[in-house]
Amino acid sequence: MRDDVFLGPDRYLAWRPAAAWRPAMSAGWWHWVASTDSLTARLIDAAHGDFGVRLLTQRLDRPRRDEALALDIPFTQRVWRREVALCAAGNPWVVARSVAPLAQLRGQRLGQLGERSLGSWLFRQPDLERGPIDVTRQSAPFHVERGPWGRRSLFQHGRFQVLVQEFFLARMADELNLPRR
Ligand SMILES: C=C(O[C@@H]1C=C(C(=O)O)C=C[C@H]1O)C(=O)O
Repeated sequence: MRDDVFLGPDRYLAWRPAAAWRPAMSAGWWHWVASTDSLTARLIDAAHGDFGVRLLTQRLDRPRRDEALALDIPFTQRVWRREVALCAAGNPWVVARSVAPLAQLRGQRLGQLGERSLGSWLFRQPDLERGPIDVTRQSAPFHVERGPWGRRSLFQHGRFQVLVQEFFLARMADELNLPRR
């Protein structure tokens, strides 16, 4: 499938376990894509502190079909959707889309996150569980900028779950002298 094919809400991104992409992925990108700690913390370090979260969208919505399948919810169930650009020196390096079933939101007040990183809240939850990392070579279907890799994982905290999808942009590869893939 060509990477630049626009994937409408009912199309599927081709996700595979991270290990399946290991042979095709450079060591430099594996360091970013397969890491299980906070991406925000890594970006702050790589950007020498000149980092910011730019809120693109935050609203109630329907999940994409691949999101509903990953969350194991009906396609018709409403979700909280948040899309951000994670920026270094004001330039987007990663675009992220997080989706959480509305029915499981109880007092997390995620709507008030604003320009604070979702990770700053997630990684403070003591019983946080993170599922395996899936990877795609397709670019973010919700953003105009292309990139070499996307990853997603499901975070669980009690009954609450959120699917976090992060798409690394070509600009990040250029500015960190990472290989194309
Ligand atoms: C999950 C994390 O939070 C990051 C920040 C996000 C946000 O602010 O919406 C979304 C996904 C992540 O890239 C992280 O830091 O690893």
